[in-house]
Amino acid sequence: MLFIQTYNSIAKRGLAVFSTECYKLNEAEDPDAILLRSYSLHNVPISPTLKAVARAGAGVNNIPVEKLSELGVVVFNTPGANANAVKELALMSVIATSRHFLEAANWTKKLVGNGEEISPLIESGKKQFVGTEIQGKRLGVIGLGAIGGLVANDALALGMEVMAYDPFISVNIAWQLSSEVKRAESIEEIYKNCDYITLHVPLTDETRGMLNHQSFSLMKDGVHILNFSRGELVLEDDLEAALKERKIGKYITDFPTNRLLSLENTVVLPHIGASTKEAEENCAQMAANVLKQFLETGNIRNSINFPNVNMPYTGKRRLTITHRNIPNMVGQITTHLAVYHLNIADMINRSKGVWAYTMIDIDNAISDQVMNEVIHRLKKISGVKKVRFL
Ligand SMILES: NC(=O)c1ccc[n+]([C@@H]2O[C@H](COP(=O)([O-])OP(=O)(O)OC[C@H]3O[C@@H](n4cnc5c(N)ncnc54)[C@H](O)[C@@H]3O)[C@@H](O)[C@H]2O)c1
Ligand SMILES: O=C(O)[C@H](O)COP(=O)(O)O
Repeated sequence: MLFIQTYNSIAKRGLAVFSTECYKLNEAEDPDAILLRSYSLHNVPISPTLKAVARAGAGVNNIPVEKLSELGVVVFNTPGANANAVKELALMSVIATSRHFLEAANWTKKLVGNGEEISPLIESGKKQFVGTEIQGKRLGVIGLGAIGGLVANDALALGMEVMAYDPFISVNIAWQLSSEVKRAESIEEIYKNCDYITLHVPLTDETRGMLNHQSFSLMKDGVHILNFSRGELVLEDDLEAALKERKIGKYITDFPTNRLLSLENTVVLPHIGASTKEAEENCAQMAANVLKQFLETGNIRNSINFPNVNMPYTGKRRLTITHRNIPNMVGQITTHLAVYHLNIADMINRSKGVWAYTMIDIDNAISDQVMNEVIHRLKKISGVKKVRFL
């Protein structure tokens, strides 16, 4: 029996992946795996039984990835599964901002009760909502991943000029990107040349506070900024000053704070970028599937801390080991197996940064006692984190 702990509301289609007698949801204090969305795991005690965490979504700043890696816990996310939902909201926001959509709709609602007078009131009042068209305006996309790539291509289709900055762009996204997207050589080029700037980078130590007084000072007067990535990418003190000076036209964000709610020229949404039926189902299903696959076969797909590994099952038992990426690990592991005359049918060893994963299929049938002894010995190897027999 494997125990899954869920946090947040996970779409039924994802939970259904675990509707077999092998799994129980939310019934144990010591889960084998966690499935969550934005719930913060930073202060949640980690049980020694925990083997994997799957984020049904993109951002993993709510997960203590380093701490989990040290414990040998594999962390997954769902690349691209909610990208279309965020793209639609971001592009909608570009148009809505340019046409004063919210202000105009709210103003019109207030005319209720004016009877026959509504028509003349509208005709005299509508001039306050004269907007601008996005055609021909320049959109700066910072971060060309799953979301940024879609935003860039579709903004072109809407008639915008697009300039993008991503020093770590993946080959896959580069292939999918229109050749009309202008590549910025530096982030400053985006700041200096764009009428709208949209952020699509993860929150990391490097990106935290990337928009600040210095970056605002380089931007065009009246630039509109969209932040559907994470609130902490923008320094709020500096943002407030730039909004008050009208340096920034509008700040549209999915990440409310008390201060932002009270500031003029901000549009603050309740973190609904990924809140579509389609995105919720995609993310939940993808996260549940990679979790199930890992728990049952040891194979890893879409992990952010351990390498992708896919080996067909050949032996009688499978041994999986998360460990540091250091020399002689495989040598030490196989030496211990040899003590018990365990014959290797197949094996794979892959690394990702400072972490690595070894999976070994064994020909022999193995007693529980031998399995326990092998696990005990392997765990004593310096750098080995978690050992499982499947
Ligand atoms: N509002 C929402 O509901 C919502 C939904 C999904 C994702 N997000 C946020 O959006 C972020 C991006 O999502 P994604 O699916 O596109 O992720 P992704 O991993 O596909 O893309 C991120 C891109 O940012 C680039 N990048 C990293 N550091 C950079 C830097 N310093 N400068 C420029 N580019 C940099 C990477 O190379 C990558 O191409 C997530 O990390 C998450 O925080 C928010
Ligand atoms: O990073 C993400 O995928 C988004 O922020 C979505 O978060 P949510 O799953 O809590 O809506």
